[in-house]
Amino acid sequence: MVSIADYYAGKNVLITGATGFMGKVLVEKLLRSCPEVQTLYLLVRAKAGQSMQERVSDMMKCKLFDRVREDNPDFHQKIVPISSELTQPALAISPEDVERLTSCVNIIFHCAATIRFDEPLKHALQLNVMATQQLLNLAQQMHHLQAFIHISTAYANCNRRHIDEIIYPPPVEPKKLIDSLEWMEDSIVRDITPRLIGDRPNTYTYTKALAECVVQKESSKLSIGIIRPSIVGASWQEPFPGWIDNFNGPSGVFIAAGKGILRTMRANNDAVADLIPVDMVINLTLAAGWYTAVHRPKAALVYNCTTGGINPFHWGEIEHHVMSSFKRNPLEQAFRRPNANITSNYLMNQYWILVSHKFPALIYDLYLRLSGQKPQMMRIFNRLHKAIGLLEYFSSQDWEWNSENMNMLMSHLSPEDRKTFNFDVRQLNWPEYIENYCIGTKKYVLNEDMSDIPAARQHLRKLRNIRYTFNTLLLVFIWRVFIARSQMARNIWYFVVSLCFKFLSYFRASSTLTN
Ligand SMILES: CCCCCCCC/C=C\CCCCCCCC(=O)SCCNC(=O)CCNC(=O)[C@H](O)C(C)(C)COP(=O)(O)OP(=O)(O)OC[C@H]1O[C@@H](n2cnc3c(N)ncnc32)[C@H](O)[C@@H]1OP(=O)(O)O
Ligand SMILES: NC(=O)C1=CN([C@@H]2O[C@H](COP(=O)(O)OP(=O)(O)OC[C@H]3O[C@@H](n4cnc5c(N)ncnc54)[C@H](OP(=O)(O)O)[C@@H]3O)[C@@H](O)[C@H]2O)C=CC1
Repeated sequence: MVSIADYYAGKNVLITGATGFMGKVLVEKLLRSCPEVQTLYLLVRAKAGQSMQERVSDMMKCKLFDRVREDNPDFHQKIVPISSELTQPALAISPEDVERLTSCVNIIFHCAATIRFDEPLKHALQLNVMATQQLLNLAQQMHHLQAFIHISTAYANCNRRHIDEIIYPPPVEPKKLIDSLEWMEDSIVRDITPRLIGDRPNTYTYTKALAECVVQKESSKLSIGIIRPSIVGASWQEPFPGWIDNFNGPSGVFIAAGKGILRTMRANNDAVADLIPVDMVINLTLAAGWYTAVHRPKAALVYNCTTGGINPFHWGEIEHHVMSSFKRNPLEQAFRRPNANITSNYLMNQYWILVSHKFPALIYDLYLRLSGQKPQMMRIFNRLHKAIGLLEYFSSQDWEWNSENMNMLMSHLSPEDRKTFNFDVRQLNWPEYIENYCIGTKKYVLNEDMSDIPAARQHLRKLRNIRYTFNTLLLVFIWRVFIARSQMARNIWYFVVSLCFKFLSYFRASSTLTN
């Protein structure tokens, strides 16, 4: 049977969300491991004052593409950006571009989405559901399309404990919801959102579930694969270990803990932390594209792309390894020494928020005010609390995913493809992965230099000394106040001092005798 790289040779591939975290890794891997691929058409929008061409050429300059650049300095010739705003009618693709795409595209990878948990429902619906429908409409006009691969999330059905590789009935008929929200004012939609999303935690998981149904509806007309990754983390091996470029999901939490800002978070020590490296997700995605096109399964195949059932690792273990990794490789200019603890106890967490977040923030802001600077720590903590408040739902419980299709797919790969497009999560060594992940956040998210580690360690020692001095002064102060006010405290103090004195005299006397 044709190998994965041979299948992609000469193919025209359409990718949405190519400027995002996963999209970039997909583009890189396709160019590197399938060098004979014909053209990658990327649907991109202009953003933040940059044209889509500028954005794509900036993306190609990124370190992620170093290995591709080495192999083929002209790789950019294979990339064709197509201007598209997915929330606009017909995806705002020009008629000429539609013509071009419909005549040549062989496979589509739909990665674009809003992954914000607090996205207003209307916007999440527009991008995650309506844009998906429009892309499916475009796909049906394509004359040579062989596969449509939709990236969903393992949490689309997080209102269930056990999740099979099937598409569950939608909470509401997507078309009906779209029609009824169309005429409503934003404020009304905001008010009814909690009722609509029901037992799902946010608009993201809700709209991703609806998107799956929209995709499934077209499965009689198109060959479809749906990938459901769990929490996508830094790369495991490719193109190099630890690559990550954003604060989403656990990355922001790791960084906040490494900077010594985050000291407490609600999470269940014993719950499975279903992280999966981005390179494994992309390898599976490309393999699923190949399988869908070559085997043309009758129904849409869903791939739960998770680690928990096969190679489980828990939040308690993550905490331990993240903390020890940041102690070995500290981040620059930490606010305090890294020491974050997770707890599932609400009251305990609130207590530590008060003592370890709000109190130090207050003192630091006071110091900033007194030295004529703008206070900022409380603001940072408020934002952090908002972010982790949205993540706690996922770190406080665990789910069981069936991953038969992932195993089936692996069994269809040749030994060579199994190496090149490796998604065998049994091979993950978690402590090593977490170490590289933390180093990755330092190098690629914060752009810190590894040569600064000795200075960062020195800074942590300074923070430790400040803490010791502060604690000692605090203790002495409290004690002084106590002694001044209470006769009992004075009596205890004199008793302890005289006891120490007696012990000292005894040891001195006994040491003179032995000499
Ligand atoms: C010691 C370790 C202990 C272990 C415990 C680990 C716990 C980890 C727990 C559980 C992870 C589970 C996750 C489940 C995943 C499901 C899977 C998926 O399918 S999709 C992917 C998930 N999607 C998201 O992660 C979007 C989350 N982000 C948002 O919804 C928004 O960004 C939000 C509400 C957090 C903030 O929104 P705004 O409008 O206030 O601000 P804005 O512009 O987005 O960001 C403001 C600043 O905060 C940083 N930031 C963003 N997210 C952060 C975060 N999670 N932590 C820290 N900083 C973050 C940003 O980079 C930005 O920084 P600047 O101002 O540019 O310097
Ligand atoms: N990250 C994770 O942990 C997980 C992600 N997923 C899924 O994987 C997919 C990719 O996620 P990830 O790469 O992390 O997300 P990112 O937020 O990094 O990327 C989102 C992409 O979608 C594009 N996009 C957003 N809005 C529009 C728009 N209106 N028009 C055109 N393009 C748009 C963005 O383009 P622009 O640069 O212009 O904003 C960007 O390229 C998503 O479908 C997500 O649901 C699933 C499980 C976990």
